Amino acid sequence: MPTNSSCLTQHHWDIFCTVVDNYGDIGVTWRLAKQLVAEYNIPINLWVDDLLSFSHILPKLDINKAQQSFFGVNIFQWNNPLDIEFKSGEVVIEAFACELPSQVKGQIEQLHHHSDTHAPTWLNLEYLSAEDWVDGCHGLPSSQPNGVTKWFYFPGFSAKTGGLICERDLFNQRDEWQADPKHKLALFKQLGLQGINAQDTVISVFSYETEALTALCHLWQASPTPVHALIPKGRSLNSIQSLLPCAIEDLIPGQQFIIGSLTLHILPMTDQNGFDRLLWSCDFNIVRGEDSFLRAQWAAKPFIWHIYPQEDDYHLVKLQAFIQIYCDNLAPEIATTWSEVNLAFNQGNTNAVVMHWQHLLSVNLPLMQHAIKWPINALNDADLASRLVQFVNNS
Ligand SMILES: Cc1cn([C@H]2C[C@H](O)[C@@H](COP(=O)(O)OP(=O)(O)O[C@H]3O[C@@H](C)[C@H](O)[C@@H](O)[C@H]3O)O2)c(=O)[nH]c1=O
Repeated sequence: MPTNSSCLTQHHWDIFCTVVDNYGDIGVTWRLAKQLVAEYNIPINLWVDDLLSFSHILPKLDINKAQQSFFGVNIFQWNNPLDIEFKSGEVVIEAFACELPSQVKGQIEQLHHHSDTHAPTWLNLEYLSAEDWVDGCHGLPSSQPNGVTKWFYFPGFSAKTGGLICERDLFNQRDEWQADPKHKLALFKQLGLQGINAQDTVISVFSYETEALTALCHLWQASPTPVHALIPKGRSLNSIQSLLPCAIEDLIPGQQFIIGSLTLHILPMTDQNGFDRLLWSCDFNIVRGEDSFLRAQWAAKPFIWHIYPQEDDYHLVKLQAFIQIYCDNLAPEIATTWSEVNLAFNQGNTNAVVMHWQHLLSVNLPLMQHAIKWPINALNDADLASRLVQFVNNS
């Protein structure tokens, strides 16, 4: 059995991630792992069950390697049962209620019963939600059948929650980038995108399937000024197949299709830093899930959030909760327009999305100003990693 080289440290943290679907589970855990290493100097072992999905957002990852390291994070292929020796450190995080391997649970139990001082803190990192109940559930202990306490760590927007993932220097880097339009034009060139002028409207699209996107593309086709939609290979393309001259599988990043005023650009997927730069460079971002949703907020640009669909339309409750806090101090006309666009997009309501998008254009300036102010309000003084480190120190 290969050994986990970082097992020699006692203060490392282990993060376990099961990729359910898409890139959100690995996107969040990978981002947190990088930040804990870079800003807190904590040795991190990230255990991931699906390296192929991971490689889409970390193209340098070797999917055949059992162990490798990037940005100082030790990445392990998580097979069940574990085929790499596990030695716990200071913290074990199970992301999004994934089931820890029995060896790991066994070791946590043994350490708790035999040497309380060296027993790791066991946390479940939950999904992000702006709903009120999160305040009351964040940080609750839960006694497990093995007698060990597991803590529930809820990210969130209020001071009572676990906070939002945001790197310490991110806003400075963003501001430097956005201060000079040469940066965005250089990025577009580097991505192989052609024909984008500095004053054209550029929209990034990273959504799930929805007829609302098809309707918006038809609207952009007839725009009086050029519109560029930048779409990575993935699920959004299923909604615009009718606009493409070939099958989605045959599309190649860098290809572009001109349809009236609209140019559709097919993008490669990049690493997370590249994705941030893309969001910083566009006039408007359509994002989804959990992590790109936050990154669009940190980009300080207007956005539509295509929320991950849940049973019984529960995602619409979560969407409303976010709309309420995002629009809290927006003028009513702007708040209504922005929320209606988001609702229509999520409900696949083609007429409504087109109508409200047109209103959105008329409130673009105040919406832009709000997007610039919002990140500081949303962070509520402390980001997730700093609250998490504090939480562990206090637990
Ligand atoms: C397009 C693109 C994305 N990314 C990253 C950004 C994010 O970290 C990640 C995308 O994650 P999300 O935005 O959260 O969307 P997602 O739809 O991929 O993930 C979803 O997965 C489900 C299982 C969860 O239940 C959802 O809540 C959600 O997290 O991909 C890149 O790094 N490069 C790229 O080029």
